[in-house]
Amino acid sequence: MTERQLWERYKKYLCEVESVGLTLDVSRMNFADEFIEQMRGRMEKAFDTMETLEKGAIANPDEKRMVGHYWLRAPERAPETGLAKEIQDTVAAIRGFADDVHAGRMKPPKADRFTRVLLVGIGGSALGPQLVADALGTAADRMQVFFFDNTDPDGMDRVLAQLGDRLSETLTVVISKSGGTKETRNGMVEAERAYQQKGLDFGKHAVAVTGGGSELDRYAKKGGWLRTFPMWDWVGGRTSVLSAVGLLPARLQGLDIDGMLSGARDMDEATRKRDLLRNPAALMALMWFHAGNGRGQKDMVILPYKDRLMLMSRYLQQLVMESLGKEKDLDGKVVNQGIAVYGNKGSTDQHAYVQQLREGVNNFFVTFLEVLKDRGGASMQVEPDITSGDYLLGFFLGTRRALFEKDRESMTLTVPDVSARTVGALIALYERAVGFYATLVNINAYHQPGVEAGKKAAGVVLELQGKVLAKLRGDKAKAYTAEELATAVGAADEVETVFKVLEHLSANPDHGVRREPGPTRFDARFRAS
Ligand SMILES: O=P(O)(O)OC[C@H]1O[C@](O)(CO)[C@@H](O)[C@@H]1O
Repeated sequence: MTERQLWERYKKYLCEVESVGLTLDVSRMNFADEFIEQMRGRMEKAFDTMETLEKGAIANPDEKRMVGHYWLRAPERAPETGLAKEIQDTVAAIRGFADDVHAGRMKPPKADRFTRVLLVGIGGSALGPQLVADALGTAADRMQVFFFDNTDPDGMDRVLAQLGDRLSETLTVVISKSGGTKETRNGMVEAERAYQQKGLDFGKHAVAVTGGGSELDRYAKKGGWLRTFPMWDWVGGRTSVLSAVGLLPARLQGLDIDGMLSGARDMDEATRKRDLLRNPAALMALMWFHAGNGRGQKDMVILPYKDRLMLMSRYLQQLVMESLGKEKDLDGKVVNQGIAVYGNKGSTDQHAYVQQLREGVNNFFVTFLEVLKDRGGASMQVEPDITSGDYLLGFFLGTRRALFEKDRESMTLTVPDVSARTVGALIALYERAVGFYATLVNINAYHQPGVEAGKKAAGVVLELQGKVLAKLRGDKAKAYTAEELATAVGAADEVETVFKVLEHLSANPDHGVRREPGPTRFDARFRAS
């Protein structure tokens, strides 16, 4: 295709959402003109499914739950007036709470104000807040936000070191929908101890966002925490950023949560339209289908040409892969669906993996995210009449062309700026595209049965560790090899796990396990001291 023909195709397929100033350009995806028409029937079904979902159907059949993230930004659409009121009351409570914190009416016992937020959460209870904080944060924010998003001890130490003596001014927000996620529980317990070590009362610094009656909810009540905000079972973790999960930290940071909600709301309105060429969520879902033959055969590379959107790929990794990566379809047939998502940011990636994109295995399609506004205010000239932002555009267009020349497909989302409204709109756009695509390939986008297996297996490892420690401590005179110990605890077949547990135990001072080297790594002996 010549550049001139591409220009015509660009004009023909450019999809615009005027209310948020967003465009989606799919002209560099190699679909045939008939493709859209051929998919119309399937898309009609996707619209119907979405419509019943928005009306409150049990859209997550095996968990028997409604799926209501769209009501968060349009409470009047909730199927029950009680729900609409809960949504509105929660947003009002978030505003009121944040105002009290900012004004010092809600203050820590040993400092004048809360100036920092420590958010403890994982998966959907951290990725959305991280995206928003990074995309919209400035040096003038009311509060600075830090994260514990793992059970990595060193990771937590690094964050605590950054907080230092400011822990006395830190409000900890523990977020868990289920209220029982171990990584988050561990983060909370470690945070609590850090406060105690500084002579601070954790409960007077702590807020929870969780489901009513959850383990976390009960813990917060028992500890006399400042406040608990609700997390409803009809909001999935990966679509929770516009519930208290994302709105509370954003508002504490001083961000424009109304803008985020209104951007999402406007995008929802635009993506309810059944005109396939005017609906960016429908068009995007169709492009995903086209690129990977409805089988996820091509990976989704997310390339934002804006540092502030760098976390989009991590956020979308959960949204897309946890939603679409499914073994079985809705009829119980094994389909092993999914689309792999990765990315970082342009132009930086030009100097990393773009080499493979252009010349290596052609198993991907790129989504470029373009932001028209370079920065707040004017830019200096790095060369005569050329700014750094001009270069950024040049690199984006250059990479796009270089990929196209080599038959690598791409689409481009363009937004005027990175603002609360555009971030809200992008979130809503991808949420709906994922929902549409799920219907196109006949899967349940709203459950995650696969993650349970890993959680259960982790529990088994810790149980085995308990047995290993009991055995070692019961016979301190004896040093065991991993093989001997596995047999002694009645888990001969689990010898590799026992070996890994022993290597970890002996590498750390916590459990008093010592390692005595042997002729090979596998002959090493372990004893309790
Ligand atoms: O908010 P929770 O219940 O702690 O869950 C955190 C994350 O864990 C998952 O359930 C997966 O393990 C995600 O779906 C979720 O976002």
